Amino acid sequence: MQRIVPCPKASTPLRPLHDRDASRQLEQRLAATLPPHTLMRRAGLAVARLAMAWQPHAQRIVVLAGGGNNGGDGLVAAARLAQDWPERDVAVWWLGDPERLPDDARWAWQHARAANLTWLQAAPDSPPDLVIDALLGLGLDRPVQGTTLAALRWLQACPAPTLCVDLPSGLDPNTGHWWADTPAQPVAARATLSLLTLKPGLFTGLGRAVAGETIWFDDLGAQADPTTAAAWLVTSAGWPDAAALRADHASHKGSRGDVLVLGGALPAAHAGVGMGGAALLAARAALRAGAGRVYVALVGEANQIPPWDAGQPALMLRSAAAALDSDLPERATVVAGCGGGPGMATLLDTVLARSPRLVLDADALNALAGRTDPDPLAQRRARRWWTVLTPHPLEAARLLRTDTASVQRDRLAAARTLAERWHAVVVLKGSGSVVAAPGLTPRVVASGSGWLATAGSGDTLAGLLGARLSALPWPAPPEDLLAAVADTVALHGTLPEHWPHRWPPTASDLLP
Ligand SMILES: NC(=O)C1=CN([C@@H]2O[C@H](COP(=O)(O)OP(=O)(O)OC[C@H]3O[C@@H](n4cnc5c(N)ncnc54)[C@H](O)[C@@H]3O)[C@@H](O)[C@H]2O)[C@@H](O)CC1
Repeated sequence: MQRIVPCPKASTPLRPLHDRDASRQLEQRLAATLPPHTLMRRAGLAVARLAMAWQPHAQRIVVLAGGGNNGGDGLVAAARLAQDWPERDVAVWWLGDPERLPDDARWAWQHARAANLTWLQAAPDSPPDLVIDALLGLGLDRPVQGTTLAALRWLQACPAPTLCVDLPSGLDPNTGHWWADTPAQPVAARATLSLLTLKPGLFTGLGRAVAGETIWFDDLGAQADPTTAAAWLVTSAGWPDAAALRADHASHKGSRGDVLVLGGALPAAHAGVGMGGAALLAARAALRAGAGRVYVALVGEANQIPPWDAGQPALMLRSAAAALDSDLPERATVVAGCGGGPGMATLLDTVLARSPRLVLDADALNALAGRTDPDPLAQRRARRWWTVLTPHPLEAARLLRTDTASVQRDRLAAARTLAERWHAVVVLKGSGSVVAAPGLTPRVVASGSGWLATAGSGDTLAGLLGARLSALPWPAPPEDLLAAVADTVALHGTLPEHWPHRWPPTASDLLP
């Protein structure tokens, strides 16, 4: 059994994420090679052991079990707990119908009936010390209904720590969509033990919010085929390597890569609304991440441009017009959009046509979404130029001409579609950011927290991406570009880990 740590100290390899169909195929293949019920026996044992390791002092344990094989895992765990920890009071609230049980679940039910368990007909009168959630697992693909919904309502509101078997009940394994008409966020501490495979829905959409702080994984002895993975999970960021930068004695500022941040509409340029801070945040992040020279091109008249950034005087400020009148668009990695306002629409053509390394964020994405020509990025693809799009769900919805709910409903599919549609590497931001590139298996980033949901956080990410792209050897295979972008998103997700206070950080607090 392994613990999946979103931000480990040491570098960890990518992990494959398998969806419902791939997990079921693996289960069937493996079950055919083993004596009957072996997998369920292993699953129940793993659940019982983890329950006692996680909540060793729990005396009263309630196992909430559904009528499918997920419930079967719970029944085996209940019997095992009663057998191996006889001093505990183990009760089962089972919602199955003996007439309609799958084979494994029938065996588990008969096995559990022979054990020393209390059988509940309804929710317990008072909260136990521990709940084991085995109501719904891989089989859920439609809205939860009937008595199962009533039980799920109790589960979500129960103040007892809860160990979820395979998946939290109510969560879609493929997408992290929440299938129930009840709040997704549980009130109590949670852990989830994913069985056989790790599922994408645990790490994106509502997965992180519902599954709890700790996700455990037991492969039950299976070797999942990585070529059938729906996505790869990124749990560590190996960049930037400050020690390597320091040790490179022969380097100079020109060899570290240049970044041009284009955005930050000044109040006079944008009907009294100033967004200069967004560009400065992006630029400061790029500098801190190791870019040799960082230029900030603000959208406004030359005489309105502040002479310097007092917080980071190493930044070089100028007007957008002056920057575009130089060779910077060709020479530097361009990060366009951060606070650029509607003025980005007139600047977009220039960077699309001139900048081989380009990150489009915020208002640049809105400008792109507003284009009526069929394929504004076709030329870039033909030249194998790099384009990275960093939409949050609303910007993604504009680019896809749909609504935010549809994007969030299946974030992996939305990111994949965007990547194909725009011939770009796409970072669909949000809980469990998805990084997709045309023709490649997408990556889901495990790091991040609610502290990143603050103004300016996306600008910081855009700046980090600018620095990362400027440091990447050119040309690079598409796989390397995807990996570099995912690595940077993972790094951004780890920034809140270093914040020492109990009040939440601002985006500038989180600058690397
Ligand atoms: N068969 C085996 O040997 C193994 C099974 N495993 C477990 O089996 C699970 C999958 O089992 P199943 O395919 O039976 O699926 P589930 O047990 O997840 O769900 C099926 C049950 O839920 C009910 N249900 C489904 N959708 C519902 C809805 N919207 N509202 C109300 N009730 C609903 C169905 O009527 C059925 O009783 C995995 O998640 C895992 O926990 C794994 O442990 C691996 C081994």
